[in-house]
Amino acid sequence: MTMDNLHSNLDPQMPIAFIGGGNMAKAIIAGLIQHGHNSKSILVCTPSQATRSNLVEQFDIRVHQDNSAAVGFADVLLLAVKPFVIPQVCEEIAPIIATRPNKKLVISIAAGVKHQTLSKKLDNLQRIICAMPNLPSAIGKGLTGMYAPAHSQQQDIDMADSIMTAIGDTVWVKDEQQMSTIVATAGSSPAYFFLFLEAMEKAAIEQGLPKQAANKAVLQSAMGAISMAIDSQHDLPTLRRHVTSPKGTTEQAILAFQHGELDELVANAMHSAAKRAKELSLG
Ligand SMILES: NC(=O)C1=CN([C@@H]2O[C@H](COP(=O)(O)OP(=O)(O)OC[C@H]3O[C@@H](n4cnc5c(N)ncnc54)[C@H](O)[C@@H]3O)[C@@H](O)[C@H]2O)C=CC1
Ligand SMILES: O=C(O)[C@@H]1CCC=N1
Repeated sequence: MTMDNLHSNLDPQMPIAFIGGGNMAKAIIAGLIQHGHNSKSILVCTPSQATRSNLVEQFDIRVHQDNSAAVGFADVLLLAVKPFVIPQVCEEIAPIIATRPNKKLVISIAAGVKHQTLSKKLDNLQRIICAMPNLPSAIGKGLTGMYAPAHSQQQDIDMADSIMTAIGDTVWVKDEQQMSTIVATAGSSPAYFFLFLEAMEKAAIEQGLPKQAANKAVLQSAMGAISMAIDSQHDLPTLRRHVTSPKGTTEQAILAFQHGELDELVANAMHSAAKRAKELSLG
């Protein structure tokens, strides 16, 4: 689905409850509100008083310290805690969900935590969708990998898709195994790009550019390259060749990257992220 489908099925007054109010919950909430969702229809449950105050100040949403309040507030629950906190959260909410299991849809964004694990911890709840968003969701430019098992109801798939398309684009995978590759390719990858940009900014400063100029040159060039890659009919290697004049400057930089085995380094990094997602899924 694409940004054109924004909120296609989402009633802006529909209650949505988040359990966990950290970076990713904030990103999704920012996206939802930016796209017209009523802030008072959003509840975040988190034990941290500081986080709750910050969320009220930033978004004027509802907050609660007790996770069980989420189940009473909304039929759509978004689990946005760290993977290791999931068992505790499930223990808290499972008995309340069990009183009305057909009413509740749980969407989990916890990296690596499998559908089956969640279902088991939520007293065999079937209405669960696994989603793997990324941080640019905060500005409506996220990419969320989504998985629902074959028995899922279409209305749940549509609901989860509507929430996530409010903050960017979605990609559905049929095989849950592929979610670990989604983590490596989209969930974690904004950090790779930031790291690369940091390295470029640092090198430009070392070569003598003032920090502000270095930052602007790096970010604007990255934005230009990404926009071109999205809009162009050419594939990525062709675009790269358009920049790389024979015996020119770019060629020297590309050779240095190749000498440093960039492809292998990237593949190793992504393999490590996917492996970690699989390890988390065993918990
Ligand atoms: N940060 C990112 O770019 C992405 C994160 N994720 C996933 O999103 C989830 C959340 O990650 P972040 O937002 O980065 O973490 P975070 O550490 O920023 O936020 C976690 C939140 O959970 C709250 N919390 C801790 N214990 C709790 C409990 N017992 N009950 C309720 N709330 C509790 C904390 O107060 C905090 O608000 C993780 O499972 C992560 O794998 C997924 C995609 C991207
Ligand atoms: O680093 C993490 O574990 C989370 C999941 C994807 C992005 N951040």
